[in-house]
Amino acid sequence: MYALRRLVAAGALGAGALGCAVALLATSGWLISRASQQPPVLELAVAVTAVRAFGLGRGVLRYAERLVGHDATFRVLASLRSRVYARLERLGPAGLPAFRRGDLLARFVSDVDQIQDRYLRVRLPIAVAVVVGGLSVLGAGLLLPAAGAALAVALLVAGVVVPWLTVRTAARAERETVTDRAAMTAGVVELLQGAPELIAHGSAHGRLVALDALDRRLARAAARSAVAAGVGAGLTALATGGAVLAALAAGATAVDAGRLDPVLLAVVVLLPLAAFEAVTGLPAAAQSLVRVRESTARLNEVFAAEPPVAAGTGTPGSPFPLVLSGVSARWPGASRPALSDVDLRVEPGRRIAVVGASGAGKSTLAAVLVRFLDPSAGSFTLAGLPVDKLDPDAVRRLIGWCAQDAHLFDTSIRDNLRVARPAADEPELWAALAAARIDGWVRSLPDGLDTPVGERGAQVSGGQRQRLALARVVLAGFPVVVLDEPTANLDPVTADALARDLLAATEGRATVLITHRLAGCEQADEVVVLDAGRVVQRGTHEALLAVDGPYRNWWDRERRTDAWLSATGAPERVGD
Ligand SMILES: Nc1ncnc2c1ncn2[C@@H]1O[C@H](COP(=O)(O)OP(=O)(O)OP(=O)(O)O)[C@@H](O)[C@H]1O
Repeated sequence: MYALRRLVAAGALGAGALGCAVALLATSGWLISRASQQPPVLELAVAVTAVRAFGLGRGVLRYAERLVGHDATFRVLASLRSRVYARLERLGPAGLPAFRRGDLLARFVSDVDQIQDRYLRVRLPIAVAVVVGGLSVLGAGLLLPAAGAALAVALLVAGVVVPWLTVRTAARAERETVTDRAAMTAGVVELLQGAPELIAHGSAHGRLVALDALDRRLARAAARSAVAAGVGAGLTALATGGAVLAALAAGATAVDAGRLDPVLLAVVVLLPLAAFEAVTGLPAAAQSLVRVRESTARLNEVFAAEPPVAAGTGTPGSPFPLVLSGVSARWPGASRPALSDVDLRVEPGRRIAVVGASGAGKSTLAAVLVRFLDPSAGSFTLAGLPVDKLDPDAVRRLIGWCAQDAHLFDTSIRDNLRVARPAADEPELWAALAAARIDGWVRSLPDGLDTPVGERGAQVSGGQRQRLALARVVLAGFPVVVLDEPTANLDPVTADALARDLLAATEGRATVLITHRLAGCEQADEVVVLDAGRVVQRGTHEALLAVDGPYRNWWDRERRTDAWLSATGAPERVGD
């Protein structure tokens, strides 16, 4: 509402600025003509003052219009960007694969930016053109009806017919520009992210050639748009000339016939010149409108995408007991569920290990627990409340998640830890690092907590990255912690050391440790074995080892592999 009021004010200021320009030219015309008759100077004084006032008013009002119009537009953009971000947050991560990463970036940045044209280049110029054009026609018509009619026709041609023609010619090019630009961003982001693999496989050249072709198509579309804009500008200039000539002819005839004071002839002729300033921007406005529509449609696709989790408003005080009962879950677009009929009960301090081969559904279970994905069947309750009635963010404040490939931000260790708790003080940071058993390493660094970790943690090892992520989870103090394969991609020695420390660090909290390595499961209160999305075994480590089944077979195999690895002296080998 506030922004709307400001936009209306900007429109009024713009109309005032242009009105001053029209009045300036008309008054100057009258002044020059009248002065040539050498009347007493006093008779010209009012016109001289008016010329000064209109000259100053034009500049001041134009400045105010830009200020108010941009302020209102940027407020609209800021709120739109927040809404897009909030929507993306609700879609992520399960709903985001429907869009390419770079394409999302283009929607979030360029498409939102494009919307500013809707106000600054489309709505405001049209409103100003209607007001100032209308008043100019009225003024010219009052002086000489024929000149008013000629001006009206010429303004309609320049303000309606020419923009329509421009859009007809350039609409395809404008639409292509928006979609190709988004494709370009997506391609460049993908190229940069996958650069090491592409270069190693010698495939970078092909990608570059494809991007080059896209770039040339973009340049061709831009050229077609520019041609249409140029033709539009030319036609507008032609209409201006036509209006001036028509006003001159009608004015001269009227002066001859004694129907028009000769002094006013200059006003009648000069008025169209100034009035056309109101419509010169309209062909460009029409072109912008096509781009704005295309960007609006792309943003609407984001708003229309179905969020993968239901959002209620409830905020539970405690997650306990956390109960999954007969839960199945299916990823968007997948033909079959990744999780079927799973039961789980998490009580305070209870530690559960979920194990299974690759693709068994372990990460899907983690996604359900942290509400990235809703169950397609069964029930999931926290303290007896169904989660779909709860605010997903409130649930995530109770259930923490440490991902398989934890993300570290390109900043210092301190700032990475404070993502979990911005107000954490120094002793709390060190306590979290000590719990994750990485305090010694951080102390040994010359810059300690201020050491940068690099983009995506590129300047630290995989094990150090996982430990820093663990420290972050510890610092956040979640009552329930889901550790999703924190030892994946680590060699067995590092993985086992981390697995032991993980459960020690989260002592006292309810912990769900998802892992494909069984070392460390001895410390769990319950081990759940998943296979093809179903629970095939559950019990304590000792109870499961005591029976012939997948868990014992797996345990034996893992011990044999570890023995072979240490016998062959290959402790650095990446875990299975
Ligand atoms: N984001 C996703 N979108 C669509 N399908 C997915 C997604 N994540 C997992 N799946 C599918 O769900 C099934 C279970 O995968 P999940 O990642 O849960 O297994 P996992 O046991 O964690 O495997 P891994 O140990 O390899 O991580 C697989 O068939 C997989 O293709």
